[in-house]
Amino acid sequence: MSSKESRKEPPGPTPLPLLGNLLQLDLKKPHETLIEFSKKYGSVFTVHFGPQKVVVLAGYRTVKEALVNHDEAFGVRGPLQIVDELNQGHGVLWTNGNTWREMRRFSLTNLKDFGMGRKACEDKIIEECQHLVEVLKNFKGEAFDTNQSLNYAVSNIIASMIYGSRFEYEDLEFTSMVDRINRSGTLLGSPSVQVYNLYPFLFKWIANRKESHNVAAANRKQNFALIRHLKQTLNPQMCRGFVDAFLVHKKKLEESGISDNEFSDDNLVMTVANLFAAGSETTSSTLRWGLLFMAKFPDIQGKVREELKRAVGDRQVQAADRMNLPYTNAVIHETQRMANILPESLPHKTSRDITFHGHLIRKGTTVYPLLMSVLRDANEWEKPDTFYPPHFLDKDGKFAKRDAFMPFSAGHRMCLGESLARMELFIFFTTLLQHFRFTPAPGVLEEDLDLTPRTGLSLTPVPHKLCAVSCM
Ligand code: HEM
Repeated sequence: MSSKESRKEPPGPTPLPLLGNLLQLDLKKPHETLIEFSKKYGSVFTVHFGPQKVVVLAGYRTVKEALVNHDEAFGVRGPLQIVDELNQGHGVLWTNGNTWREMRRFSLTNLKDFGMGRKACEDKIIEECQHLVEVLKNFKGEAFDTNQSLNYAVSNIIASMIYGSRFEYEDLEFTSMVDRINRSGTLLGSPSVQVYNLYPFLFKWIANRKESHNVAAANRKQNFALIRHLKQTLNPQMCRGFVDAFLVHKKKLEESGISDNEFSDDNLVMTVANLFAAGSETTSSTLRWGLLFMAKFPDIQGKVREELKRAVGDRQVQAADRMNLPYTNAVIHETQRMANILPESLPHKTSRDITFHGHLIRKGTTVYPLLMSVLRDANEWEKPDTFYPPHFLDKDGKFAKRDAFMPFSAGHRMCLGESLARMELFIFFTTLLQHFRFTPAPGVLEEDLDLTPRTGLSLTPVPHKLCAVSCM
């Protein structure tokens, strides 16, 4: 390849002045347009979201090569106007540099200390499952919306790791916090906020932007109050959760005379908000997808329930049971693959000029690793667009790992809560399927259950009701 060719930027559709490629993009489901573009322009291409130039990476090999082999060049968080306004350079999700490094390291170490991926956390999830099972039993087999109860149950896990205790589902302080996080996801993913992100100088006045700020302010106020209470009752010898650990660490640094550090109240409040936001709707909507798939495909549900009966019986499922439940494990993986809840991951940007696949990508360019193109890569999956659990089974029916299973992304910025999410998905899903058979609401046929996702910051199932028919 000549050096002139390698200085060429990635190809892509011709942009219009100011509008870029907006007229060609479906802002309700941009990932689908990007998948179409990848068929025409290849695995590294440029799209102009209005005035913002974005390089899109598509397909398992390309995404992995960029995020893993060139992680120092591609592993930087990219910009998003509205969240940059709301986060103000604090927290772990939308920061870079020292703040990100310190908050990520501290979050990982302490969430592990509070049980992430371990027995202590397993016990918390099992306890929460018992509450959830009671809630579903109370519907007595009648159709119910899966959103609220699953969301409260999952949010309670991250809440108890952060604050040190779970909340009752009737506690208004808790439910208002969870409902606000949900609302925030919907607002941030709305087309009007997306347009604002591209033209902030023109659309400051839009209602969804104002509401996003109001919701974030209410959250911040509530978090400050919760943290104030924890500060007043803090016992450094007995940390109850992440907030206590942060406060103790902050105090130690101050006592050693190190005042110029990242352990500020602003970073605490924002990191807590980030962990809560990243750790609740992602997992609960994946679980909702799982139950929806089970109602839609009763044969697959039957096989899962039969395997659970055989391998576990009526006792509580534990994390260690996973190895004796290959089919169920495959169904959970296939749920994550098809649910594809973060189809473009979160935005990245380049930390330096890089020549990648023969194209020059300049420092500071926004990059979308198109995870959907990995999870549905036709070179990797036998039936990319079908719910097909054998994707994760070998010829003997044993569970088979797949490299292109990448719902948590990869590299420097990969999901920090993967082990927590995986344990939650496994224990919640199996416990629910042990206790209940899930069916469509009366009068709705299995084939009528709608698998078209609703777009917010993540892809969630459209509002729907299911029946949980008690079996235990
Ligand atoms: C099924 C559940 C989940 C999925 C599919 C998921 C997926 C993802 C993805 C795709 C990213 C972006 C990675 C990138 O930028 O390339 C991410 C980031 C993140 N996730 Fe998760 N996640 C899940 C659950 C959780 C949970 C339970 C937590 C809570 C501890 C969590 C905390 C985070 C954080 C803090 C980040 C930002 C990491 C950083 O920027 O360094 N996630 N997640």
